[in-house]
Amino acid sequence: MSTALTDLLARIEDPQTGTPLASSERLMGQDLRGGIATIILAPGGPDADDRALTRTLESALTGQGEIERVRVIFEAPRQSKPAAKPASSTARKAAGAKPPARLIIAVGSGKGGVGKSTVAANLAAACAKTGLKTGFMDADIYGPSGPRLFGLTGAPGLKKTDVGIEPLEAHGVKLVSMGFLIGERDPVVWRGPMVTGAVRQFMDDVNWGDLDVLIVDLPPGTGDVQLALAQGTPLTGAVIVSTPQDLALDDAKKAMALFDKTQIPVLGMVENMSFFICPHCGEGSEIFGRGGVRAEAEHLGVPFLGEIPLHPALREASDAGELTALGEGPVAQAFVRAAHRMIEAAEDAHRPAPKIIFE
Ligand SMILES: Nc1ncnc2c1ncn2[C@@H]1O[C@H](COP(=O)(O)OP(=O)(O)OP(=O)(O)O)[C@@H](O)[C@H]1O
Repeated sequence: MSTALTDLLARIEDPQTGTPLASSERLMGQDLRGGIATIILAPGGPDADDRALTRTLESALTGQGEIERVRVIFEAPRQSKPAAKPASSTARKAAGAKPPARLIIAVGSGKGGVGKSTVAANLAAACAKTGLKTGFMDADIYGPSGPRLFGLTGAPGLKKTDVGIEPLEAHGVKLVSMGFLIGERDPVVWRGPMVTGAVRQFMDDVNWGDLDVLIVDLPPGTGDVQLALAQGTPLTGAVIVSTPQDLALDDAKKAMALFDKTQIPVLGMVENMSFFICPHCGEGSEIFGRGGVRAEAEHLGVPFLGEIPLHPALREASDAGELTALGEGPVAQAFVRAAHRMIEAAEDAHRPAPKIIFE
């Protein structure tokens, strides 16, 4: 979560309650990256002028610090009768719907900018490298980076055929992305149900073929959007990406609590930007305090999947649409090892618990 954005939202009043928006219950999510501030709000009720609030936010935030554009998303109004429960994996199976992959793994993070999408895409590439039929679903509405990471920026949008929406394919991975629908820097305002609807369509209507594993890149954070996505998807489990600093870890713990609440097994934690590898001498230095995520995973009793070093070549490759995991070297090996442990944990979670028979 961006502290700068939080500070700005603390200065804007929620017109309905008079409380600062930063601490208002209506604030469901916020994010600031690439000059775009995204604010997700619960709707203000029948008398609320949500358009006026959008305008207030746009004029108060645009031009502040690094903010170039403001996207305000209003969640769907709460329904008075209980909403139909999203289909769980079991319910879908009972209804005859085939999940798109044997293992469906969400990659989440407590806060943005920790390298979640980079890690998710490279875990997918590492799975493909080991021969698994792999898909990647970019469900990050705040900043869909799938097209860039897979070198598909500017690729034509998704096409629908008789057998469903056709995913694009790059580096041996089948891919769909919110970016193909909303564009990487597009300030389109999406309402909650449209977002969850698009994700369900990605799950149900894409001609994925027979995948072994589908990696789902979730939006960062722990708002209602994440909850809806997590609940509406037949997930095998979730992987949490964090950097080692305490602040990032605190948010990672919130993400874990969210998955716990929705009974989605946490398959493990990945420490990204664990230590710096000097591109000149190859020497490592532990600038962020390496090991924080490993210690936290041990403390919480979840598998530690591995540490990914901070390496300028990884950022350059990601910007150029190349996936480091497919190459050689220590960073590629770190991704392959983490993917291997992730798949092991997912297979364990997927296996039905043994029945205890009393004679
Ligand atoms: N281990 C790493 N070494 C060097 N650069 C990295 C590393 N991990 C991520 N980055 C860079 O950090 C930036 C943020 O990464 P990324 O977009 O994956 O973060 P994120 O948490 O997924 O944010 P978003 O939710 O916007 O996708 C990118 O420029 C990426 O190339």
